[in-house]
Amino acid sequence: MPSAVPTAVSAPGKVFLAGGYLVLDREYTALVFGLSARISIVAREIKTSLGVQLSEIVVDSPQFVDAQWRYGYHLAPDDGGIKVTQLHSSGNNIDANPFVEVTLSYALSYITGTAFRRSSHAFDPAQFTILADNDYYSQPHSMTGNEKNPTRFAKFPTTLRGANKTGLGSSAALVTSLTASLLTHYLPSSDFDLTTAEGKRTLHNLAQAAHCAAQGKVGSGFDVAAAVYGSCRYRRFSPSILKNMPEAGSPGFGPALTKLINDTTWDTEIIKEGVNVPPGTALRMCDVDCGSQTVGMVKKVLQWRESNPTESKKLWDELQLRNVKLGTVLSEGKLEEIRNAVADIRELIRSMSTQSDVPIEPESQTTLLDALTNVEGVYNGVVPGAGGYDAVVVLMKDDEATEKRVKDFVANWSKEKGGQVRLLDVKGEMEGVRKENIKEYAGWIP
Ligand SMILES: Nc1ncnc2c1ncn2[C@@H]1O[C@H](COP(=O)(O)OP(=O)(O)OP(=O)(O)O)[C@@H](O)[C@H]1O
Ligand SMILES: C[C@@](O)(CCOP(=O)(O)O)CC(=O)O
Repeated sequence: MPSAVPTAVSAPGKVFLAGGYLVLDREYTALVFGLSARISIVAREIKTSLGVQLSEIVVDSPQFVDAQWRYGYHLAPDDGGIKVTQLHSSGNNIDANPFVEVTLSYALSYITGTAFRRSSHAFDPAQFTILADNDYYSQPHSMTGNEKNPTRFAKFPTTLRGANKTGLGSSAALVTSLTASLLTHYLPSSDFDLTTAEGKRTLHNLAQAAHCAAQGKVGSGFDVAAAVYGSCRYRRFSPSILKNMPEAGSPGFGPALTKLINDTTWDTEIIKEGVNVPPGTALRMCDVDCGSQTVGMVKKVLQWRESNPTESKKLWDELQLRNVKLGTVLSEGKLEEIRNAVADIRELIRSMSTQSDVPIEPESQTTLLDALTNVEGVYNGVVPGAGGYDAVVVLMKDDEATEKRVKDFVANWSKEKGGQVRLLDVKGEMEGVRKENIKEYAGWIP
């Protein structure tokens, strides 16, 4: 029986402090932090009037324009699992949302292949409402004063496609949170419980598989891992695990998915012990809006690595050591060593940039980070993840005076350099996916 009472879950965004590119190879690990910015999902039954048969799942994202997706679903022939189809009302041309659609087909197929197999069940109609914390998207420059962020879940005057992402991993947090919500809503807690290690393992495997299918490629999966487990040291799963998965809805997809998710060959490694920032220290992010494009960076770096196996191995191995060292400095609370530990990492990242000719830490970001490091209370910072022009992460003292100095600094910097650098409210946070109290969302659910 689906949950008769509304339920709420949330999953955090991510920031990649150390280990970008390296983590694509299982030989190396990454230091990933979960963020205080979360994507929440509220699940509710759709009550139908007596005699009305409805077979529909509605997913809506009320912060955006034209963001309600209605889906029909049916059992696909030849063990294809559950096929999900977007329903269109006449004259209503809503953009498809592949991340939502693929997540639905994966989660519903998994439920059908496991718990629903034991006793015949159908999916009762339900509505899943997505609420994303404000820092996932930049507020339009045209919005001023009180119009900006007046509330926890700001309304954006655009469609999702028109929204400007800040790079916190919205799709991974969404897929994880929606998967957790679907499993929690449709399954009794004896079959799925988010709070147990087993529940998290099922969720992780299912969300990784759905996220890879929706984005049409197999990345390292660090963003889904952070959404499920929060801050951690991450070693990726072998990409071969996802090889040979039939497309959702095609013959054999159902049993293949059940086997994949419950398979014990997942070799992801998540270590949470010792991954933290020292007390009184905050991991903060700045959104850098300079309009530069960074397409195909991963491909180009990997091509360089392949063509230069000896130099790249030396660099990768040394960078891994320095990344691990930073993790130790942070977990042992050695404040006075943070600046140099980060500087050592940045040195090799710049070397990687120059040698592969990819702007991982481009010159403009070097200037910004160096200047930020001179602000009192700031230890140092890096360009997160794949790098580029869009953001920087800063390790700094977690107090109001430092925050004010950094805010003043980036305001001046923006004026002088003509770009837009903004300190986001978001902070590094330890916890991954979790159940939420439904009362938190009172007033936000349409
Ligand atoms: N609030 C939301 N409501 C509905 N769908 C969302 C929402 N946020 C993200 N999505 C889905 O995720 C997609 C964005 O995923 P994409 O991988 O491009 O960005 P991202 O995960 O935020 O990127 P990055 O890894 O750089 O942070 C959207 O097109 C949409 O399908
Ligand atoms: C370059 C890479 O290691 C990190 C990309 O990080 P981000 O999407 O820029 O946050 C790719 C990956 O891990 O999938």
